[in-house]
Amino acid sequence: MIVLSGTIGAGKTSLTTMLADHLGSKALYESVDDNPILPLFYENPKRYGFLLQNYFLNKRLDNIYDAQDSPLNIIDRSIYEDQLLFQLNADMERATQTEADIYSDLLDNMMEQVDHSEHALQKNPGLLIYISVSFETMLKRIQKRGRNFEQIDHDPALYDYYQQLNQRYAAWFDQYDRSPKLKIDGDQYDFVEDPKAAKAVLTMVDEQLRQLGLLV
Ligand SMILES: Nc1ncnc2c1ncn2[C@@H]1O[C@H](COP(=O)(O)OP(=O)(O)OP(=O)(O)O)[C@@H](O)[C@H]1O
Repeated sequence: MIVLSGTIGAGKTSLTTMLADHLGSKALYESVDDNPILPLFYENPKRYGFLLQNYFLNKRLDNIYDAQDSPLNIIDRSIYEDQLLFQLNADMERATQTEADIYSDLLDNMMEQVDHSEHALQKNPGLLIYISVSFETMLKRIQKRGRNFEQIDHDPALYDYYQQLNQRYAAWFDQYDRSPKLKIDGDQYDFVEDPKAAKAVLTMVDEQLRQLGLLV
């Protein structure tokens, strides 16, 4: 499987759709509109953060199971980023460190279960694609998409949260070593609006997949 990663509004969902169309594989999404906890979390992170992480953990494991039947299936967000998001919440006192530690232990345990389960499911992706965007681009995209609960106008404290999140992503990607990885500059390649940029990105991914022997 191929997994996408990147901050809020980076374009993971769009690139997942484009890649699945291009490769003729299955796209697995984490639907935001059907998530009953997300608006509650934005309203009251302290109360709902831990519940939200458990909800995501469950969904992301489902996606990993569903993606097993082809190495070219694509998941629109990696399971590993949740830890980064939750630790940020703990550091900003939007969750407790105990909650973040319990979550990390649970994640490790569950990933081990996946690894050692009867059919030895593949837990790590064949390729992780990271879309990097500047803080300015991130803010513009969040605004353009217009999900009410994500707007800074709705909650000014989100500015700081988003800024720290954007900074942490770069460091997270640098230390990520569970699979081969590819970084796409989402500021340079606006693959949603610009067909030439979209083509360039697909070519980059194809090349990487060929090098990895995932595409012939
Ligand atoms: N582990 C998490 N902890 C807290 N919030 C999360 C977590 N994972 C996702 N979210 C929230 O869920 C929403 C959707 O996030 P996600 O980045 O997966 O999709 P997206 O914003 O649509 O990204 P893209 O535009 O790249 O497709 C965002 O509001 C994000 O803050």
